[in-house]
Amino acid sequence: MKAITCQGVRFTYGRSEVVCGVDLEVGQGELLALLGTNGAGKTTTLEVLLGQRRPAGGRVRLLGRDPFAERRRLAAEVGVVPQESGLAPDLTVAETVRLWLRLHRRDRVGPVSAELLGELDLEHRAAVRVRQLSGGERRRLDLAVALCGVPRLLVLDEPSTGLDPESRQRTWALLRERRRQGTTILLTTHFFEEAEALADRVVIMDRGRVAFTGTVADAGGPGALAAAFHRIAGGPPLSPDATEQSR
Ligand SMILES: Nc1ncnc2c1ncn2[C@@H]1O[C@H](COP(=O)(O)OP(=O)(O)OP(=O)(O)O)[C@@H](O)[C@H]1O
Repeated sequence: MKAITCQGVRFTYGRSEVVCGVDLEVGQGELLALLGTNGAGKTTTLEVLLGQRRPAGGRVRLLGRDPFAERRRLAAEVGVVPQESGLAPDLTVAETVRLWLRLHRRDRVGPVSAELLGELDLEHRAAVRVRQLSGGERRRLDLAVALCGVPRLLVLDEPSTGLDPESRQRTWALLRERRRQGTTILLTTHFFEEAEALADRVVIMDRGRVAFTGTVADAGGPGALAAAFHRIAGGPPLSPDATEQSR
């Protein structure tokens, strides 16, 4: 069973179709990076596959389940970093993590909270309120919250946006470690080097469609992803044959 399957998924805001027949598969334990220009449909695709939006067409399976019908059941197994952080501004960092651990019915809340804050380099900010955090610190707290439920699958919408280079490296190390332990990860990013550093496979979306699926090597190797992206997202979509061959 694949961790994620999307077949012919479509989504429409009003009359405008922004996800136009997307096919996407993420294998168990795989890390897939989803790239695309602003407005390509990445966030909407993630929202559909998380069951937050009902698709206008197509089929979605998350860990073998229909995410729209079984969203609550999947919540414990899927850790999510949304594009916009929605954490309570008046809770402290430590209170936020402990609250989410309790919501997931975790035991050893104190020690696990300390571990997570350590992993995300937030222990020195434990007593600070969310609204007083910097953008990068808030992003790291979003990731800590996504990890509160022992997820089999992580769905991360631009998880490293706002992080300084050192925090980005630490976050990459954390994601690599989680992947090594068997967690499946789907993330969106605008950073080519992030996709090159982390991803088993890359999907490039262009105007609501999948324009490329393949490994970094298929896209020309490390350092060549940016050029491939601009060729694909800047010009006409690749032919279906080219996409198929790169799978
Ligand atoms: N709530 C909404 N109502 C109407 N249109 C929307 C809404 N949310 C997104 N859109 C439109 O849907 C299209 C796809 O947006 P989406 O946020 O999925 O793209 P994206 O690839 O994630 O972009 P970005 O890289 O900027 O985050 C865009 O044209 C956007 O303007």
